[in-house]
Parts: sequence; C-alpha cells; structure tokens
Amino acid sequence: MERVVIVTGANSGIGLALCERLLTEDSQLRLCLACRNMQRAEAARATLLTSHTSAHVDLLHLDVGSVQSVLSAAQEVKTRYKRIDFLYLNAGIMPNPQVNVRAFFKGLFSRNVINMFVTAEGLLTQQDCINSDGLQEVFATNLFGHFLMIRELEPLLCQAGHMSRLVWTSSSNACRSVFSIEDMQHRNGKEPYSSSKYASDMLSVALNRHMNSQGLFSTVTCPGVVMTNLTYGILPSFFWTFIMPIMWLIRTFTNTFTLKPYNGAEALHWLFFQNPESLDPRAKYHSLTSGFGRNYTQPRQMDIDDEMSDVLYEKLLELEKVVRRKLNEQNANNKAQ
Ligand SMILES: NC(=O)C1=CN([C@@H]2O[C@H](COP(=O)(O)OP(=O)(O)OC[C@H]3O[C@@H](n4cnc5c(N)ncnc54)[C@H](OP(=O)(O)O)[C@@H]3O)[C@@H](O)[C@H]2O)C=CC1
Ligand SMILES: CC(C)CCC[C@@H](C)[C@H]1CC[C@H]2C3=C(CC[C@]12C)[C@@]1(C)CCC(=O)[C@@H](C)[C@@H]1CC3
Repeated sequence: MERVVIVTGANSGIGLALCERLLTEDSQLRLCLACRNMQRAEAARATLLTSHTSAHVDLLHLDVGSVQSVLSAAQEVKTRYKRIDFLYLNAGIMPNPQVNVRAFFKGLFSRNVINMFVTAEGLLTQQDCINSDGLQEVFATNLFGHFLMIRELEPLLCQAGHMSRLVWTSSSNACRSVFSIEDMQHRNGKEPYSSSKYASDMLSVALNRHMNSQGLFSTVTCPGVVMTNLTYGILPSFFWTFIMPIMWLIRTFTNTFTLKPYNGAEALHWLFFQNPESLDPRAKYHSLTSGFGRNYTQPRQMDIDDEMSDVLYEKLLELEKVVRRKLNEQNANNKAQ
C-alpha cells in the first residue's frame, strides 16, 4: 500500500526540499503539500513533477494559523485518505524579526560565541500580533494549529496494528528560559518564535507519553541555519550573500550552518527511514553539515521537564475546547443572521 505523507509549509525552503528528497527515495509515495497559498503550492507541485514525472502529489489548502482552516483541511484529509503514515509539522513563521546588533558584537568577543551562532540566544526579538481567532499569531501558527490538526486527524494517525509518525521542524533557538507555562502564547514577551519552538519540543515529549500506546510517535528536529524566506526576513538576501564566506568558515566550527534547504532537510529525511521505537523521544534530531559538506543527523538531548510538558498538553486541550466553543457560537450566530 502506498504511504501517505503530509508536509505543512511545503511550498518553499526546507519543506519543499524535503518533498524533493522523499520523492527521490520513493516514487510510490502519496505526497500531500499542505499550504496556505495555493498559487505557491501549485508552483511547488509543478517543480516536483518536473523531476518526478509520475509522482502522486496532492495539494491541500491549509492556513495552520487559522482554526477554521485547520478544521476544514482535516475534514478534507479524512475524505481523501484512509490513513496517514507521516505528518511533517514544518510550517513556521518569525514575523518582524529584529537583530540586537549590540548583543551580537558583545557575543562575538565572548566565550559564548559558538553558542550564539548556533542558537541566536538573546539576539533576536519579534513583534507578534493577535490573529482573528484571538490567539497570538506565532503560537497559533508554529504550535497550536499543528496541535489541532493532530487532534482532528487522530482517527487516521492512530490505527490498530500500524505506526504513524509526527515530525516537527523545531529549532535550536527553542529556549526553556524564554517559555513560561503561565503565558504559553507568549503574550508578554519579545521572543515568541523561541517560545513556540520550545513549546513544540515539550508537546512532542507529551504526545509520545500519551499516544505511543496507540501507535503514534512524535519526533523533533532542528534543520540548522538555512538560507530560506525565513532567514531572508531577518536580513536581506544580498547581506547573506555578502557574508557567505564567513558563514562557510563558521560551518567548520559548528556543523549547524547547513545553509542549503537540501542540507537542512537532512534529519527530516533521515527520520523517514527509522523505526520509531528505536528513536529517543527526549532527543532533538539535528541536521548537520561538516566543513567538507557531508550531511548527517545527530540526536541531542532536550532540556525538558516531564511535568511541565504534561501541563502544557492539558492547557492545549483546554484551549482547544475554548476555540471550538467560540467557533460553534460564531457559526450559530452567522446562521441566525
Ligand atoms: N531557516 C532556518 O534557518 C530555520 C528554519 N526553521 C524552521 O523550519 C521551518 C520551515 O521554515 P523555512 O523553510 O526556513 O522557511 P520558509 O519561509 O521558506 O518556509 C516556511 C513555510 O511555512 C509556510 N507557512 C507559514 N505560515 C503558514 C501558515 N499559517 N499556514 C500554512 N503554511 C504556512 C510558508 O508558506 P508561505 O510561502 O505561504 O509563507 C512556507 O511554505 C519553520 O518551522 C522554521 O521555523 C528552524 C530552524 C532554522
Ligand atoms: C552583523 C550582523 C548583525 C550579523 C547578524 C547575524 C545574525 C543575524 C545571525 C547569527 C546567528 C543566526 C541564527 C538565526 C538567524 C540569524 C542569526 C541570528 C536563526 C535564529 C534562524 C532561525 C532559527 O530557528 C535558528 C536555529 C537560527 C540560529 C542562528
């Protein structure tokens, strides 16, 4: 039976590179690109079909930052497929990023310099906003929409005698000290991206505890620093081109400067071939590229508290109830009018 693989945010960057790599390995896949912009999704599909002419590539309209869109998309998935083998939770945003140039130059001459280039800890802030569901946009896109999608697709992900997989594109920018369980949406902070990525790491740990017995396994990855639309939103592409020789040099010290989307997708691709029971649920699987350009995957332990990850899971379930209630009320009001 052909395997069904859904990738969110598949129309560009790491998501698109993953699709390309998966089709190269298995042309029998049923690959579904879940994207918010159908024009960009069509273009990505056309690119994939140019190199894989007989591939099965479906499109799904999904704005993962909108509750209504997630519910409609999940409904559509249930009519199309009987089972999901892999759900790659890759879509992500970092809106209005600001680089703290002072902290950067201070870090450059500190003992922490390598860590600064790997994690960007303390270097980046973002301006978040509230979306039409009343949720913080970064939290809604990077975490909650994906959570809701998983909940909706449980019947297709948890099937007797079969193992299904969730794979998160997290980040080494995920930081425990930035996340607060009392403010899981990060309404009061300036690092919503880092907070949302740490939350996805915790959610993955909690999902494994709650869902492994039903055949659902979750894994977290970090693609490294990759030149994509996300990084071009931090600094313009000409700047990155200008500092490229320095980035190649940094690669010889850290291996986390994977730079190309193909390299950044390494861990996502590697996980596709692993037995989920042999993976460490508390590890983040990093895509790495050596100074000589060799790609490989390496697990690194995450700094996660089991108790806090369970509290987060419960809080997400509570929020799910609230947003569903709100949506039902809205729909009832619309009908009454
Ligand atoms: N680049 C890097 O250095 C790193 C990236 N990551 C993570 O990798 C993932 C992929 O990002 P990357 O490839 O770099 O950047 P891109 O911006 O190229 O890719 C992000 C993808 O997510 C999609 N997306 C964004 N918001 C939504 C939404 N609301 N609904 C559906 N799709 C959405 C984008 O669609 P659209 O084209 O319509 O905007 C795009 O396809 C992200 O989760 C990011 O946080 C992690 C660490 C480092
Ligand atoms: C002269 C300039 C002020 C130089 C600034 C360099 C920074 C913009 C980069 C240094 C480390 C980079 C980095 C990321 C973005 C760009 C830097 C801050 C990420 C945060 C991109 C997205 C991620 O998820 C992380 C894994 C990256 C970590 C390193």
